[in-house]
Amino acid sequence: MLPHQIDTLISARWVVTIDHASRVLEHHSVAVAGGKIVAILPSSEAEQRFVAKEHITLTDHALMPGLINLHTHSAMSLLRGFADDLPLMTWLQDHIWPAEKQHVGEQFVYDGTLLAAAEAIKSGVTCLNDMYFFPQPTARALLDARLRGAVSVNVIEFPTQYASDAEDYLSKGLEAHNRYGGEALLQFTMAPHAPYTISDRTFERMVTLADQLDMQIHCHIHETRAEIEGSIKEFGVRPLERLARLGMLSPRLIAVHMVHLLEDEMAQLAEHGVHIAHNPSSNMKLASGICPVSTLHDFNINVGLGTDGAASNNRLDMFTEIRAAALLAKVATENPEVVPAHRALEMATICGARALGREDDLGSIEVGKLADLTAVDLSDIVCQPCFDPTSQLAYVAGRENVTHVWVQGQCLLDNRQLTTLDEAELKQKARIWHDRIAAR
Ligand SMILES: CSC[C@H]1O[C@@H](n2cnc3c(O)ncnc32)[C@H](O)[C@@H]1O
Ligand SMILES: [Zn+2]
Repeated sequence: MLPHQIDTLISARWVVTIDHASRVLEHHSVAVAGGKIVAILPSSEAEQRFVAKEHITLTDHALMPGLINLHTHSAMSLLRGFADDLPLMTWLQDHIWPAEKQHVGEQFVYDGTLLAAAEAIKSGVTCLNDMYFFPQPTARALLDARLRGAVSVNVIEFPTQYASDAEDYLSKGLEAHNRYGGEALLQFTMAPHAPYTISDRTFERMVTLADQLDMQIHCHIHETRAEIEGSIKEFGVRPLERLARLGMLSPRLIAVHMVHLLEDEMAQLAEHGVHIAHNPSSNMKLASGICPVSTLHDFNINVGLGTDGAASNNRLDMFTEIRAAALLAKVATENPEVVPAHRALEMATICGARALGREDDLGSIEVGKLADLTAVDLSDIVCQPCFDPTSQLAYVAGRENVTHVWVQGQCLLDNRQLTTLDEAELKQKARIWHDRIAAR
């Protein structure tokens, strides 16, 4: 048989597939053509079967599906460390919202998203679910980086530099969707900010639009006790009950945070197929509480992982979130068996893909899926000895061990070097923004 022509052959010491059988393959190769995975086979057979334009040999690496950051505010990378060690509402109302009012515009969002994209790629992320103002520069930055992302048609019901009222937010978001909705690397979500900033009418409008345009809905929900108390005071019910009455609960919904939950509410989330984006570091830093991940898993609720923005985390590092999610669930339940290593990796990959409605083409290394891949070098002294690469990825390796990243077959990180972005230029822009923000 004549060898097949392909674009890229990646031969790795381990391939951690995150497939249905949780297979970890040793000395296997992944063949990539047209941006997709076309074969996974023993490396000893791969060179006979394929002629590749490029053959990458990763002798001491684990090749895994690209990490999916299920909740972030990319452009807030420019506000990293701007206001630390505060509870959510003080942080937002007294620091972040005033700073956003002063500084956030098209250029801020483009530069901040590009900075976040560089950090994401260097951290092994191949797809991020963004929620922020100015979706057009967000889309442009992601496309310039060649990074996959979900861009938000966002609404927050107070006037900002971006939009004046709900109608204005929606028409600007839909304009961005019209312009960039056809891009293979992008999808759009409806993103009402939170129950405490969105009216009933706007929630209903956004549910209808999400159905019409076949979009997921991305919303902060039950982040703090104060949010729940405020809702009971204003609406007579907890936020989730209010959202249920407005038709928000469905497999379209990616509910971000979900820290404070009653058993009945978890049953309700399971019944409606709602997905959850768990952000352990942000929840710890803002002292919001602990999302009951282990119980959510008992209810078979899909839980993905996110970093939240760099202003509340302050790292866009999914390896930190993987480890934090596993450790936090164990300490919260006093049970070391919950969220084991492989489950934590699933949360950062296939569970994120499922939440974004992309389980069929993202989130695992399987033939037919898109070639969104991350290689992690496990040869460093701090990773020795390696009994199990899954354990190493969840508990030992960090983003500093990420060497290669591919999105749709295109290499965005090559031996730790960004291929689509200029690091020196990004640092210079970050300095300029820092000086501007610090001056006021
Ligand atoms: C409508 S754009 C997003 C809006 O959300 C703010 N934000 C950032 N982090 C959080 C968080 O953890 N909870 C609630 N809101 C958050 C961000 O500053 C933008 O104003
Ligand atoms: Zn957030």
